[in-house]
Amino acid sequence: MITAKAPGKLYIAGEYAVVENGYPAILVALNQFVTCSIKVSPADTGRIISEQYHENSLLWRRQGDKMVVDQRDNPFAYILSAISVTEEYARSLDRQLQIYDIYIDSQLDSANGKKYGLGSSAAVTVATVKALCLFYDLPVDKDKLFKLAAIAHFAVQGNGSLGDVAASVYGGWIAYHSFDRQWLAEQRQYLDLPTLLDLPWPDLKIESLTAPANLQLLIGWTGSPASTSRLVDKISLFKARQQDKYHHFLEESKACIQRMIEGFHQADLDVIKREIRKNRELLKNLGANSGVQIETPILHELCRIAEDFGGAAKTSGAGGGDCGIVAIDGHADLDGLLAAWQTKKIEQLPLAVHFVNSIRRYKLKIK
Ligand SMILES: Nc1ncnc2c1ncn2[C@@H]1O[C@H](COP(=O)(O)OP(=O)(O)O)[C@@H](O)[C@H]1O
Ligand SMILES: C[C@@](O)(CCOP(=O)(O)OP(=O)(O)O)CC(=O)O
Repeated sequence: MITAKAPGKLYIAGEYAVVENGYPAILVALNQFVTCSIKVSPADTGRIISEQYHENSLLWRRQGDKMVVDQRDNPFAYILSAISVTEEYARSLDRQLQIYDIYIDSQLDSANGKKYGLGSSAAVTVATVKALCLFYDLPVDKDKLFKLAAIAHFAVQGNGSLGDVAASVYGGWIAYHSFDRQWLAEQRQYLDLPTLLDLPWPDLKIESLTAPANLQLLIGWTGSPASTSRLVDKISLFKARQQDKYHHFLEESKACIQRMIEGFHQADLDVIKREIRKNRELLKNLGANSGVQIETPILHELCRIAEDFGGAAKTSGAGGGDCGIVAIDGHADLDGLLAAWQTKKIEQLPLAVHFVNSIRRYKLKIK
C-alpha cells in the first residue's frame, strides 16, 4: 500500500490579481490533509473510494491504456484527472499500467458539517498525483509534481490561478506567480509530458518564504462560504467593463505583494502587516468597484477586532464569507482577541503552517 498526503491552504494576500498571468500572491499550507492510498487490485476492476463521498464510489475497468468509468458526471473529477495525467506520464516512461484501488480521505471537506474552504480540490489532486508517482516509481521533484497537478486541476476547473496547488505541493509560506495558462493549453497539444515538465513555464515563479519568528498567524472562520468561481466570474465582468480601473488594481496589488515579499526577506513583521492592510484596502476597493461583496460585515468585524489588538487582518481567498487571516506579534493579547471574536461568533481555526518534505525524503520514509 502506497500512501501520500497533501495539505490544504489559505491565501494570505494577492487574491484576484493572481488569476492574471505573472501576478503574485502569498499563500500558506496548513496542517489539514487529504490522504491518498493506492493498492494493487486482485480483480480486473479497481475501486475509487472517497471516505467523504461514500455512496458515490465508482467502478472502473481497464481497456488497453484507457481507464473506463461506468458513470458520468461524478464528484471524482479531480481524482480522475490526476490519474489520467499521471498515467500519461507513467506511460511515456514505459511503466506497465496496473489495476488498483484508490482510497481518498480528507480533513478538508468538512468538519461537523462545516466547510472551511481550505482548498480541497487542489489537495485531492496533489495527493492523488503524489501517490501515483510513488506507486509507479516516477522521477518527480516538487517542480514536476506541481506541473502534473496543475495540468490535472486546470483540466477540470479551467479558471483559477493554481496558487492552491502550489501551496499544497511546496508547503510552508510561498510567493506564487501564476503561469501563462493559454500557453500551457497550446503546448499540451504538441508536446509530450516529459518535455513539457522539463520546460520552464512562462511567468511561473514559486518561492518559499521564511516567516519572521515573531509572526503569529491567526485564522478566523465566519461561516457561509461563497462560490469562488462565481465571484471570479463577476470580477471578469468588471475587468471587461472597466479596464483602466482593473489594470490599476492589478499593478497596485503586484507592487503591494512585492513589498510584502521584501518584508519576508527582511524578516520585518511591520512591513508585512503594513502590506496586509494595504492589500485589504485594494480588495475592498475592487469589491466596491465591481459590486462584489468580498469583505462581508462579519469579515469586517473580524478585521476590526484583530486591529484593536494590534494585528493586521484581511479576507482570505475569494471572500464573500469564509476565512479571514491575521498577522500579529506572538506576544500580543491573543486570548483577548479570540475571546472578542467569540462574542461575534467568529470561530478560530487552530491550524498550523505545514512544511512539506522533499519527495525523495518522503519516499525513503515510506519504504
Ligand atoms: N474528499 C474528496 N474526494 C473526492 N473529491 C473531492 C474531495 N474533496 C474535494 N473534492 C473535489 O473537489 C471539489 C471541491 O472543490 P472546490 O469547490 O474548488 O472547493 P475547494 O475550495 O475546497 O477547493 C469537489 O466537488 C470534488 O470534486
Ligand atoms: C480569487 C482567487 O484569487 C483566490 C480564491 O481562493 P479561495 O481560497 O477562496 O478559493 P478556492 O481555492 O476555490 O477554495 C482565485 C484564484 O486564485 O484561483
